[in-house]
Amino acid sequence: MRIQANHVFFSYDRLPVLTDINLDIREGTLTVLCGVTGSGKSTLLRLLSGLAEPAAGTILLDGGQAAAGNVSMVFQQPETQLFAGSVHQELEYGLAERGVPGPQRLELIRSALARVGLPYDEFGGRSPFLLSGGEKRRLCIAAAIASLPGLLVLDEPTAGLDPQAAGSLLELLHGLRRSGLTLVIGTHDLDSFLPIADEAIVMSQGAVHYSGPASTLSADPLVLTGAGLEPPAYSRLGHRLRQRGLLAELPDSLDSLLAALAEQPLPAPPEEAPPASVQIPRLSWSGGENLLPAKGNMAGRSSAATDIQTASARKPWQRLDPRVKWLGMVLGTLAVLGMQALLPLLLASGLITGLMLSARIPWQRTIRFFRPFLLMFLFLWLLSALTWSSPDYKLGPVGLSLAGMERGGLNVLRFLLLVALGFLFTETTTGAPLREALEWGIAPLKKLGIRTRNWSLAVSVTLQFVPWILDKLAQLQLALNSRGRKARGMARYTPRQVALLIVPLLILVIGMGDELATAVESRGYDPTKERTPAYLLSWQNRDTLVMLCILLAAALLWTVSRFS
Ligand SMILES: Nc1ncnc2c1ncn2[C@@H]1O[C@H](COP(=O)(O)OP(=O)(O)OP(=O)(O)O)[C@@H](O)[C@H]1O
Repeated sequence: MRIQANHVFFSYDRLPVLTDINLDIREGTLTVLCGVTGSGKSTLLRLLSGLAEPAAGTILLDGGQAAAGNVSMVFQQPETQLFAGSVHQELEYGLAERGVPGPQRLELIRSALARVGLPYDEFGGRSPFLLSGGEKRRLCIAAAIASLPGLLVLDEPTAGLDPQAAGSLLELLHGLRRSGLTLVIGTHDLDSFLPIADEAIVMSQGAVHYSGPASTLSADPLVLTGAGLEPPAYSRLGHRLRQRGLLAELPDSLDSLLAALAEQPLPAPPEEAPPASVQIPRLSWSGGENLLPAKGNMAGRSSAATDIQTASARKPWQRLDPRVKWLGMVLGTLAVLGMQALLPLLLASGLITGLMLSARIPWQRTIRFFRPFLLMFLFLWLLSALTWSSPDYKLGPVGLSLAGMERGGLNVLRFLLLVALGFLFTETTTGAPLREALEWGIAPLKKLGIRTRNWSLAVSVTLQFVPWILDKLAQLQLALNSRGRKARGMARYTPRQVALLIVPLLILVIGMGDELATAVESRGYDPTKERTPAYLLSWQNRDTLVMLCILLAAALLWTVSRFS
């Protein structure tokens, strides 16, 4: 399948991530997509797979738009997205979603499993969760190729695998390429993938730095260093040996380097040469140019990163002392909980909306956060309006009371405001300041023998867990979409779909909890010991001003709720 990207642009929450991408990937080729972290590889892969839409420009597959089943994507660490009871069911899910009729599925599943080296008779009935890491990765590739796509997109396919499993996965991908499948692989592992690639795309700061034959990257390492990447080890060694006249041709893989060295043994080092362990010369190109990432380019990146940090530090919300935000959160919560009438609740809604706008939280993120709550609150509101005796309205056998609707509406609004306060707080405060301020606030309780550090750690971890879970949920949704699931709106939340999201999510949450516990233990965490603060609290005049505003607003809300 031929892929053409024409003047493609993409942004996350108004942050430009891809700029003017133009590509033409030939059918039946294996293309490596590389670039430093954050250069936009994963984003570009999602666009090529049709899982995200470009903000501008077009992506054409075989000259037209992508059709269902045409493209499959295998995400980073895809085994975290397994959910079915057996290997057979895992593959059948994607085929069913893509509308493949039942009788044809078994043959496709058998063939896909055979292609990835997991014979159906041996693996079909096994639980995906009990396979080895390398087998799980193969299973995910089988699930992706079962529908016979024209293009297979993989993001970091060898990440987290041991060298042996990574080596055999590489063989598998090479085999798929030989069978005529078009592959685009995003990776940092150029040593492994460059030798088997036909084409290469090098990304730098959201733009295409190089697009062309993969062999050029091995022959001219400056292309990679110019994008902040290190050339493969075989290429660096080959270049150095060639400079010294010890090699006739530049190698295009580790194997060819070894073969060339076997034909032409290296001369013995001169007697007076110092032992390698004492003086290890740095590999350098002619003219002494260092192989480390090009300085100009990296300096550009780090200054860009500093600019972003400074810009975010300039945001007034980020500069506020976290104790002021805790005060606002606690007073706001108390004020909202004490409100019984509509007027003060509306006043508080206006105030919190104003604060959220001033915090400049991207609206897409806000919508994503509130959507599940809105559905739940709507349901609770309707539930509280239900009545069997003297209903004001009748919907068939169900009666609704006006007073119940009013009471339920006020409660729902109150909960929504509490959720909004928490959202505002966690979106504008990172973990360390949040914990330091809380610890400062509850420090007096230490005198009563209470372990306040345990409390503050628990609160900050809990608050930070919510955005983490939401992000994982979005990733799982995307992974289901990549298997052919395209449903939007309410159809996304059928009981089956919810189950397919909940199983891997629970496993991820348990895994995360386990990792956290191990990390805390391995750092020798002892709540009784003093520790160096991760964030230094510093109270400024502006904090006093904001504190006065908070006290005034709380007094105003309290007065209005008393007299309405
Ligand atoms: N969901 C998101 N919301 C906001 N920004 C995002 C999101 N996903 C990625 N980004 C940002 O977009 C930029 C490109 O990210 P992307 O994941 O495409 O990079 P990458 O080259 O694949 O990085 P890596 O090699 O670390 O996986 C980064 O600056 C990242 O912070």
